[in-house]
Formats: sequence, C-alpha cells, structure tokens
Amino acid sequence: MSPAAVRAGNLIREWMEDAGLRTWVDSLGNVHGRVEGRNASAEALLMGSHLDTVVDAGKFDGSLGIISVLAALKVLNINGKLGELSRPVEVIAFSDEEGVRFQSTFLGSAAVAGILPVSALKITDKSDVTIQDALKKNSIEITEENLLQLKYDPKSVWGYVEIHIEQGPVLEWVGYPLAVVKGIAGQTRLKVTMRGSQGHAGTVPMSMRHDPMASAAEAIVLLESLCKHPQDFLSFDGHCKSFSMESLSTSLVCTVGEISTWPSASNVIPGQVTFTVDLRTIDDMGREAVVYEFSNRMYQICDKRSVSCTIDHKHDADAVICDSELSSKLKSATYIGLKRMTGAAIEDEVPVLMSGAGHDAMALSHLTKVGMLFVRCRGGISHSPEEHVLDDDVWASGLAILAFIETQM
Ligand SMILES: NC(=O)N[C@H](N)C(=O)O
Ligand SMILES: [Mn+2]
Ligand SMILES: [Mn+2]
Repeated sequence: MSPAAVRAGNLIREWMEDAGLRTWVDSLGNVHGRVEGRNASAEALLMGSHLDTVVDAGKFDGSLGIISVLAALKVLNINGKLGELSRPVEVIAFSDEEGVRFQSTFLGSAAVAGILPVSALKITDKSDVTIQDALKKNSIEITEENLLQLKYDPKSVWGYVEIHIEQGPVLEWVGYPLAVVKGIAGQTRLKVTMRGSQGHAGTVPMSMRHDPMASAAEAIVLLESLCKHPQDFLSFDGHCKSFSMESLSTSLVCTVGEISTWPSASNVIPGQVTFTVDLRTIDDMGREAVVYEFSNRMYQICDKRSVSCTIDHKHDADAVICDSELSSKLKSATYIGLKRMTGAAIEDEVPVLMSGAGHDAMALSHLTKVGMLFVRCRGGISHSPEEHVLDDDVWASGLAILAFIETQM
C-alpha cells in the first residue's frame, strides 16, 4: 500500500487494458482484468499473483505470475480469440501477499476468497497506521460493508491458476524450466516480546540482570535446534496418527527475520526485545506441535531469567494440496508450451514440487480448486535483488499458460 505499490498497480492496469481486458481496482487495492468470453455466466477461471514485494526484493516474485498471464491473453487478443473463450477469464494482481508491512499476509487474496475478517482493517503497522488508513491515503475507502462485498461467490469460479518463480534450487538442479506444484506448506507467524530490567551497562552485575536480549538469543538458538532436530524435542509416541516425524522433519523450516530492541543503545541493558518467528511445514499437526513446544520452552527460559514473555499469534495458514485434475491440465499445457518453444517433443517428465513459500493460491484454496506452475530461477535465490529468471524460462511460462488457456478455455 506504498506509493510504489500504487504505481505498480496503475502500470499493471495499463497492461491489462492493452491485453483487451476490462479493468478495475477493488477496495483492498487488488487490480482486476477480466474478459467474459462467449459465455459470461459460466464459472470464471481466475489467474494471477501478487504485485507487492518484500523489502530489498527481486523483480520476479509475484510480478512474473501477473505478466506471463497478461502476455498470453494479449496473444489471444491480437489473434482475435479473446472473445472466443468458453468461460470468463479474470486476472487479479493481489495487493498484499507478503505481509511485510502489517504482518498478516494474503490480505488481497484473502478478501477475494472471503476469509479476511473485518477486524483486519484495524491491524496496524509499526507506525500504528491501520490498513484502513493506509488505503485511505491511497484514496481507497474501505469499510466493513465493502470489504465483505469483495468475496467471490464460489459458484461463479471454475478454478484459480498461479504461475510463480520456484524460489528454490530444484528446477535448476534437474535442468527443467517449469514444474507443477503439488502443494504449499502451512505457515505460522509469531511476534515474541520479552521485557526485562532496563539498566546501566556498566554498573549492573551480571548476576543481577534480567536481560531480554540474552533471553531472546537463548530462545532463538533453541528455536533453531528445535526446527533442525524436532525428533529430539517432540515426544512422538507413534500412536497419534496426527503427524509423522518424517514429513515434519523433512519440511520444517523456521526463521527469525526481524528483531528490535528498546532503547537500542550500546551502553544500556535493553528493557524490551521483540522478534518475529516464521515457521513452516507441510505437516499442519506437526506445526502446531512445534509451536506448542517452542512456546513452553520459551516461557521456561523467561521464568529462569525473570523476564516476561508474550507471544502474539500474527498468522496461521494450513498447508494446501493443489487440485490433481487442474495440475494434470497444467502439466499437459507445459508439454505443449515447451514443444512450441523447442520444436521437439519433450521426453522428460515435468517435475512436481512442494512449495515452502506461501502463495495467494493458499487463500484462494478456500474459494475454489487451485493449481500452480513453478518457473526456474537462478540459484533458487528469491527475496533478494539477486533474484533472476532466464528470458527463455519467462517465455516458457508464457507459452505454458497460453497453451493452458487455449486447450482448457
Ligand atoms: N505469505 C507468504 O508466505 N509470503 C511469501 N510468499 C513467503 O513465502 O514468505
Ligand atoms: Mn515473496
Ligand atoms: Mn511470492
């Protein structure tokens, strides 16, 4: 919802119009482009990704999924086929997927899916600006009423397809430009606040300190060990079929990406330390068990150090399995697209990957069936200015989605 995001949305809207779509911006800042095709009352195919980025980001995360779809629709428009589609096709550039500013991710797509609570409008950023106020600054008036009107009727939607960079190293490693996504890991975001006794760095004896910085450090290192070796921490009796240690330990990742302290002066023992926890795994019950174990052990650390701890649960999203039929259609379209590119039939099987990254498809899965295609990116690097996709792989993603629309719509 920054000025840069508004500029990005306006530019995307111009591209949508250039591709022959009817466009509008909804009250959460999502940019929509739609063509009705031959049968305006048929269930619509939704496609798209997010227009926002993390701080110091690359230029493909999110945007590639919007641009490759618009490029495919522009081809159909140029060939006069856009009006021949058997069902409406709508591209949505979602306004806030990363959740960097407000820590509650999937804002735009959750509203379209009808799972964004009206209370979200009051979520504040670090400067205490609410989502509602941030939108108002962009001349978007959002109210509880018009937020609820953003929800799409499930009966009006056929499915959702998202193209996204892999943000991992597998496709580069196997030497394939595209992959079908089997599913998306579930995720939990926490905000931990530790409060101790602020004091003079030179006069308070070590034995008399209640130092939230040292407590946070101990908790963060514990979190790393817990996520590297969950089997050493979680008592798993093998009877509860709720989660498997195998699926948990192979997919569990945890990150402390942000930490802040008050008063943040080199000669002051901090009074307060706050840090974020980002925890993901394909095993939802396992994720709950890890969050529970971490919380318990963190409170023990704080008790031992006479530091007060609070945990604020900022976000939870269960793992999503992509629709198998939609995925097989995307796989066939990938073969067609790559054959168009290389002129030769593709022998190798299209890879099928799990996604550790979250995507708007997680939110849309509450509205309709979802399918995703991954695009190879250099070194698997993402959430960094080093993020890069080869031109030919961008081309492959556009041809694959063009083939999908031509063969399925
Ligand atoms: N909500 C999210 O998960 N946002 C990013 N796509 C992420 O993977 O962190
Ligand atoms: Mn991202
Ligand atoms: Mn993304």
